[in-house]
Amino acid sequence: MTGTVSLHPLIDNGVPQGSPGFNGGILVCECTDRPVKVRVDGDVAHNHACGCTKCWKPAGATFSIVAVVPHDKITVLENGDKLEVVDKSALIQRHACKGCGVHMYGPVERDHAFKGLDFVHPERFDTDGWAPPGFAAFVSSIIEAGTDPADMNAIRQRLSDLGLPPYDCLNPALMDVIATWSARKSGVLKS
Ligand SMILES: N[C@@H](CCC(=O)N[C@@H](CS)C(=O)NCC(=O)O)C(=O)O
Ligand SMILES: [Zn+2]
Ligand SMILES: [Zn+2]
Repeated sequence: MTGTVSLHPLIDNGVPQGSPGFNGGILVCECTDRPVKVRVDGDVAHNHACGCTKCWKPAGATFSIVAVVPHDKITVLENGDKLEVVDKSALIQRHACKGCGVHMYGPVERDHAFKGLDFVHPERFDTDGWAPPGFAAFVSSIIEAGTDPADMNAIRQRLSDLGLPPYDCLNPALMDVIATWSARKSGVLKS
């Protein structure tokens, strides 16, 4: 089964290597006419595969590849008039190209642990070397997009074999970031 299902074209044959010198690049959408271009200064962090229904995926992929960068590292270079926010009520304000549908950047502006970060899809960089994905998040959510629940064991095994430990929400490091933020906000944590 998982031999025929694409997790994502970039990881189906092994997770790409990053290069330590990668210092940012330009994200380009899929349009041949007037592509949207967004510059990212510096590398991405917390890169991962996401199985949720909201993250942009290339055709045929089951997972998205998504990572974060500080908002002040994002600059729209060209054709920003083609961008629109997919769901204004969502935590992540995903700015998608109206022409091709690719999500170019998604800032978190609400009072939240991730405020000040933007979600981006590093596969849209026009150069290689960005920090590779290190885990898989929202894995159970792929069922919501049509994956047969009977395939889940094999998919989780395949992710593990690729070196992407599967989680049904975020990984422990990011869950701890969120919980720490909440504990500070409520006053439970003083430091
Ligand atoms: N099961 C839901 C999960 C959606 C979800 O919570 N996605 C995560 C990972 S991207 C999130 O943080 N969403 C915030 C947002 O979409 O703004 C789905 O697949 O639609
Ligand atoms: Zn486009
Ligand atoms: Zn997602």
